[in-house]
Amino acid sequence: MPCPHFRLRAMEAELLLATNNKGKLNEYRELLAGCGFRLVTPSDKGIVTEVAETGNSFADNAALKARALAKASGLLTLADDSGLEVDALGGEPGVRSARYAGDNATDTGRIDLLLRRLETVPVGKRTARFRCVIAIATPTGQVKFAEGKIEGLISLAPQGRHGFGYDPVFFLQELGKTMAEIAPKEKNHISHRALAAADACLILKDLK
Ligand SMILES: O=P(O)(O)OP(=O)(O)OP(=O)(O)OC[C@H]1O[C@@H](n2cnc3c(O)ncnc32)[C@H](O)[C@@H]1O
Ligand SMILES: [Mg+2]
Repeated sequence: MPCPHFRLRAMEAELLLATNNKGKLNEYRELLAGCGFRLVTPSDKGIVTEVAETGNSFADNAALKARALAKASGLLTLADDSGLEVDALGGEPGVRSARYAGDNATDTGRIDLLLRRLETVPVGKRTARFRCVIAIATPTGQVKFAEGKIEGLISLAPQGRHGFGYDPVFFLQELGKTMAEIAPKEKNHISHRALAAADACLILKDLK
C-alpha cells in the first residue's frame, strides 16, 4: 500500500522558486515548508533563463524574475529580490548588491569592496539593513508582493561561516554576532527573508 504521506505530497501543487542563488534556495526550503506547495527549482524543470534585473527597485526586479519564470514554466512562481542598504553609502549597494563588485565577483570580493568603501566610517555610523521583496506570479502575469527587512551594522571585518552573501559583515546588535555566526535556523527566525516569507505563505495559502 502506498505510504499516505507520499500520496499527500503527490497532490500538492508545484511552486517554482525562481532563483539561481543556492543560499536563498536552502532558506526557502525551510521557510515555505508548511505553505502547502511542492517546491521545485528552474533546473528541476529544465529551465535555463537569465532574467536581466533592470528595475530600479527590489519590487520591480522581483516581479521581472517571477513573471518571466512563471511564463516559461506555466507554474505559480516565487522570486526574491533582496540586498543590503548601507546608510553611509546613500543606500548602496541596494538593488545592485549582487553586481556590486562586477558581474563575476565572489561574495568575498563584494565584502572586500564594501569594507574598503567604509574604511573611514566609524562604528556608530555603519548602520545598514537587509531588505527582501518577494513577488509571486501566476502564469497569466498577475503578481502579489511580500516584504521584510532587518536592521544591523556593517562590522569592521568578516566573522562567521554560515549563510551567504554579506552575512559575515552584517552585525546584529541585540545578539552581538554577525548573521554568519548564528545558526541557519536562527537566521530563518529573524531575517528579512523570514519576515517576507511569512507574508508570502499567507498569500500562497490563499492561492491554493
Ligand atoms: O537573482 P537570484 O537568482 O535570486 O540570485 P541573486 O544572488 O542574484 O539575488 P539578488 O539579485 O536578489 O541579489 C541579492 C544579493 O544581495 C545579497 N543578499 C541577499 N540576501 C542576503 C542574505 O540573506 N544574506 C546575505 N546577503 C544577501 C547577496 O549578495 C545577493 O547576491
Ligand atoms: Mg539576481
